[in-house]
Amino acid sequence: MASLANFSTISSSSAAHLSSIRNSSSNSFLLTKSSPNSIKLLSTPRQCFNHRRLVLKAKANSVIDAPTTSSIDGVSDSPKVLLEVKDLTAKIADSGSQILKGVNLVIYEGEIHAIMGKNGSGKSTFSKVLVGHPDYEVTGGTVVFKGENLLDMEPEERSLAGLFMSFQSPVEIPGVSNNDFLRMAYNARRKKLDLPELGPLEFYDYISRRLKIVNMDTNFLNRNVNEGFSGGEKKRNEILQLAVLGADLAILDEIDSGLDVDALQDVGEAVNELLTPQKSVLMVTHYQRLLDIIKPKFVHIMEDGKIVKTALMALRVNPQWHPD
Ligand SMILES: Nc1ncnc2c1ncn2[C@@H]1O[C@H](COP(=O)(O)OP(=O)(O)OP(=O)(O)O)[C@@H](O)[C@H]1O
Repeated sequence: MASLANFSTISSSSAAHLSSIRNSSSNSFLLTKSSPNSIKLLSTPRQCFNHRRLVLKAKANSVIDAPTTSSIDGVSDSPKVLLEVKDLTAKIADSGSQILKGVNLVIYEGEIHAIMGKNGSGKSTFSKVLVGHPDYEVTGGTVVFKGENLLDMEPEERSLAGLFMSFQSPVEIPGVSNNDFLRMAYNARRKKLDLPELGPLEFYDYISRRLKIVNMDTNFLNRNVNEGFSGGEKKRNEILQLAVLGADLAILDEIDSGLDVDALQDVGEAVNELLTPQKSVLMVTHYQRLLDIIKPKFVHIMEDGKIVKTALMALRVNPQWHPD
């Protein structure tokens, strides 16, 4: 795992951005503006109190004040909360073993967040609980996605609502071609949006553009989903699914694992290309190298089923362009 030292110097154009992070009494660390373009993460409260420059306190567990979504005339440019997780606890359905022990996280539209942490700290479990994986049972807390109670929704409903997850170990689906699988999934989404389904030719035109984004050969469309794919090809295929289906929140669980340098660059750039100012990403990773390509606004550290620290990273302006 990348240590917190990696985050000790983080850049920001203005300290004003930090003011959206509420003060806290526990599990906190301090951010201080040490030069016009850099912000330092100080290791101990004492260091921070001794520091004479501007000091802003950030709360671990990442509780951020909700912005006002409407102004007096009813029109507002304020970012909207996309996902709000409060005190989420969950156990493994079979064994009853408690894995998530009170996760708090708020993601606004257009934000990129990363979760890091030691093996077994609960990162993948958190991701899978968000998409409704049946291996886990939620035992407490709330999750609101786009203003709706996510925990009340079936996994398919979560997907149709705009949640996407790329799995650490993508599954193979023997006997189902990638093309058929993606067209079925894409048309299900169009149906939900009251849009006409795409026929095979129209879909081929649509997916061809997505293949280019991910830098994948058209041959992969005729192969069965992930069957015989190399580790890197499976990861690219996950991002192809994201490119085809679209998502308001893409949860990317270790998309960098098993990728060589070129594939990592392709996958990272593909994710960046798919971003719009409203779309958000929550990525789980162990490596700084992914964060150098997909630049998160916040990095959270998970320990024993909780987010225990949050660091504000360089602010990112999402690209305006989208292949649609
Ligand atoms: N379906 C399951 N059955 C049994 N144990 C599980 C299951 N899912 C998670 N666990 C256990 O829960 C703990 C957290 O696992 P999780 O995969 O969430 O960790 P992680 O932080 O993603 O780890 P890594 O960095 O190694 O991917 C681990 O001890 C793991 O063995």
